[in-house]
Amino acid sequence: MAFADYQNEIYLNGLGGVLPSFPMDFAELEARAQAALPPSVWSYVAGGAGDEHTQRANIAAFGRWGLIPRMFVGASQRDLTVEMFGMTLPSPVFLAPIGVIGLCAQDGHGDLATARAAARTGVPMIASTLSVDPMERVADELGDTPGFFQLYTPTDRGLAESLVHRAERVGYKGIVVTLDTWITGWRPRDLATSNFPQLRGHCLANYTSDPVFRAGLNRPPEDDPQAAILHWTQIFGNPLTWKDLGWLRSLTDLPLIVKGICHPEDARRARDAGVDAIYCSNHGGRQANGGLPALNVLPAVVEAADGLPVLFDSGVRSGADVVKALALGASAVGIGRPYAYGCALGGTDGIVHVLRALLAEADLIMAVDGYPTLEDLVPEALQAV
Ligand SMILES: Cc1cc2nc3c(=O)[nH]c(=O)nc-3n(C[C@H](O)[C@H](O)[C@H](O)COP(=O)(O)O)c2cc1C
Ligand SMILES: CC(C)CC(=O)C(=O)O
Repeated sequence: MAFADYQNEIYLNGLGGVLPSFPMDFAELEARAQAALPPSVWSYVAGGAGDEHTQRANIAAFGRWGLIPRMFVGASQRDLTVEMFGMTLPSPVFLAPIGVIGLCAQDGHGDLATARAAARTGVPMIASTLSVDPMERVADELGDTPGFFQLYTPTDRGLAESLVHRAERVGYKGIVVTLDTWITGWRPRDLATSNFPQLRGHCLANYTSDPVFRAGLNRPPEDDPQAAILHWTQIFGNPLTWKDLGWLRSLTDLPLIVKGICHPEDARRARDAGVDAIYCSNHGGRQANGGLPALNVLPAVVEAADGLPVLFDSGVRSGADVVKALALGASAVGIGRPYAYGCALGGTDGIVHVLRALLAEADLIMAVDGYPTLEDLVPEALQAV
C-alpha cells in the first residue's frame, strides 16, 4: 500500500473515519495538544532551552530550502523503503526517543501507545531510557516492527551494562546512546513551574525494574520512592569522553548509534571508533540555546560520516521537511514533538494519524515533484530560498 493512499481514505471516509475531526495541520495539532494535556506536561514537552531561539530556528531552517520540481518523470510508483542495519524498513521515518511520552497519553501509558503505533505503521521506535513502562513491556507491543533502545548512560557502568543487556534480551535492534543530555540544559519553562522533578519521577520504570539499580538502594523503590528518585538523580548523567566510546562499543554487538552529533569532526571520530550510525540532532533545541539549527549542520555531518548512515531529527513538522532532510543526506528522519501531540489527542490512533499524514505528504511530494525514489533525493534537488 502506498503511503499516499491515506489521502483517499480520508476523502472517502471523512476525518471522522480517521478520528473525530482530527487536525490535519501542525499548528492545530499543537494547539489541541496544549488543550488536552495537563499544563505541566504540555510545558515540558513544548518547551526548550533558553528563550527557545534554537528550537524555533530548527523549524525555520526547513523554510530556507525548496525542492525543484521535475516533470515527465512518471513517478506513479514510489519507493520509500530503506536498507539499514541489515533490515529493510518501509520508510525512512522513525519515532525519536521521548522520555515522558508515557505521560502524554490519557491513560498514562504513552510508551505502550507509541510501540503499538510503531507496530501498526512499521515505523521503527526508539524507546527512551526514561519511560513509564519498562522496556520489556514496550518491546512486547512492537510486533514485527524494529525497536531501538536509547541509552542515557548512567555513571554506574554496571547499570549501563545491565540496561543494554536487557535491551538485547528482548530483541531491540540497536542501541542509541544520547550524548547531549548527561545534564539538563537551562529550561525556563520547567524552572518557572518546577515540575520537572515530579514528571521524571514517573518515568523511572527502566531503573526501578533493574537489579543493578535496585542493589544501590537501601530499601526497594516500592517502599521508598523518594530515595529511588534521589539515587537516580545521582547516577543519571555520565559526562562521557572519547575514552568511553571503546567501552560503549564493547557493551554490545548490536548496531551502536551516537545521538547528538552536530560537528563533522565528531562524526569522523565516532565513525573511526566503530559506531554503526551517526545521529545528527540538537535535541530539538531543548538542551542548549544559541546553537545552529540542526538542519544546517546535517550536510557536513553526512560528508564526514563518509557512507555511514546518518539519522536526523530536530524541527521536522511535515512531509516536506522529511523530503528536505533526506535530500540533504539523512538516511532516516526522526519525528519528535508531533507524535507526542498525536499521542495526547488520541493515544495510538493519534500517533498513527500523525505518522500516516506525514508519510502521505512526503510520498505525494515525491510523486508531484518527480522524485520517485530516495536515491533521487540529492542535494541538487534543492535550492536555497
Ligand atoms: C518531551 C521530550 C522528551 C525527550 N526525551 C528524550 C529522551 O529521553 N532521549 C533522547 O535521546 N531524546 C529525547 N528527546 C529529544 C528527541 O529525541 C528529539 O531529538 C527531539 O524531539 C527533536 O526535536 P523536535 O521534537 O522539535 O523535532 C526528547 C524530546 C522531547 C520533546
Ligand atoms: C532530560 C531527560 C531526562 C529527558 C529529555 O531528554 C528531554 O526532556 O529532552
